[in-house]
Amino acid sequence: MRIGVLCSGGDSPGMNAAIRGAVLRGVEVHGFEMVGFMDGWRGFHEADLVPLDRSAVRGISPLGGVILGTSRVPPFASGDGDAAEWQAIRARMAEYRLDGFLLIGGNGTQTVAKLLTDAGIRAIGLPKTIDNDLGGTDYTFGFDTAVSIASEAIDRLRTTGESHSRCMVLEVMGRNAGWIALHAGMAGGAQVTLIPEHPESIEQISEWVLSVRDRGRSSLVVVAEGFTLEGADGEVTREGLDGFGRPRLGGVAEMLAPLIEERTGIETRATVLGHVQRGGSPTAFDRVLATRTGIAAADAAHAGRWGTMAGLHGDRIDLVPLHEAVGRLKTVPDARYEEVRLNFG
Ligand SMILES: Nc1ncnc2c1ncn2[C@@H]1O[C@H](COP(=O)(O)OP(=O)(O)OP(=O)(O)O)[C@@H](O)[C@H]1O
Ligand SMILES: O=P(O)(O)OC[C@H]1O[C@](O)(CO)[C@@H](O)[C@@H]1O
Ligand SMILES: [Mg+2]
Repeated sequence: MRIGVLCSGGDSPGMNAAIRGAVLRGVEVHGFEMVGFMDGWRGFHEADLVPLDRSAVRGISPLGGVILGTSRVPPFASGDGDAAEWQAIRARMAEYRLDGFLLIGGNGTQTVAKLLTDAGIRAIGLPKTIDNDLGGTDYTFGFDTAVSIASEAIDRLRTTGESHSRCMVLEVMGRNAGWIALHAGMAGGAQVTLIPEHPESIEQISEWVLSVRDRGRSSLVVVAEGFTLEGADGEVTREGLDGFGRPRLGGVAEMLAPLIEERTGIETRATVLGHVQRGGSPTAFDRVLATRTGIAAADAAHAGRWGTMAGLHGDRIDLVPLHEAVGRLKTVPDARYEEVRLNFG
């Protein structure tokens, strides 16, 4: 069997460990031939592929980024693809002698895996994304690393903020889900954690910041990039579109800081963590999760369990049908927000 590995979406710590797990199991145990496409669908469209064998994956688990590169280049020029585009994919697969795909990515990538499956093309999903917004799995690899980096940023901002009696606002990623903010905010004891799932008013946020000052402390506010103020008309976005033509989120901390300062009289500074939270070496948790996911995906291919995704459930990696993983964003449930809210103000 000849399997193509392809990564799409943003990079996520643990992708290398996932490739290594899949190759060690796939090539060494199941006797697959494996190839990797460079920069996601760009490599597939342009015949830019490399062999994946034991030597290609030696020592890569601790490395950040991904050896194959990743991109938001779509499989089709538009939407779900027309007949000619589907034909082009099949023709390329025949040219590469591919029997199936392992697709490493988040909700967007797994949506493509499902489209392929629905069209009769063999695909198995490996869930990665720092956003943790994918159904069918308890956690996606990369999330734990992003949360660790964001928590460390909170700890550091807190000491400088306290020294100057300033309110510090930290913006983290996560797109339209508040998971990174929620976990980092709880780990770092943030006095306010703002997530897309729960719009709040600037009056309420300022009240929390003032009540923290009244207790003799300085506020640390964590805000997810997709957060919106109550009644606002959509998220704060930066100029330009991403590789898939969507607006780039970002800038909400810089929007909030002057509003908080104006209402509280407390000097307020904004920090945007940005791609720092996606870079560098994965945590041990992410390496283990990613390696096990890769192994499970290779086993799934061997067993003919196409159309599934290798998701974490408790301590087990299960194969879940792709339709259970995609279609709906996995957002923060109310009960989880109530827990972190205990620390507000
Ligand atoms: N509905 C769709 N139809 C066709 N292609 C899609 C669709 N959704 C996503 N894609 C393709 O999959 C790519 C990856 O999706 P996306 O950019 O949402 O990242 P992701 O896989 O969710 O990972 P992350 O959220 O970590 O960046 C997109 O850039 C696009 O090329
Ligand atoms: O690196 P890019 O293309 O700007 O994408 C940033 C986006 O990717 C993610 O890091 C992962 O989906 C989001 O949290 C963020 O909005
Ligand atoms: Mg995504």
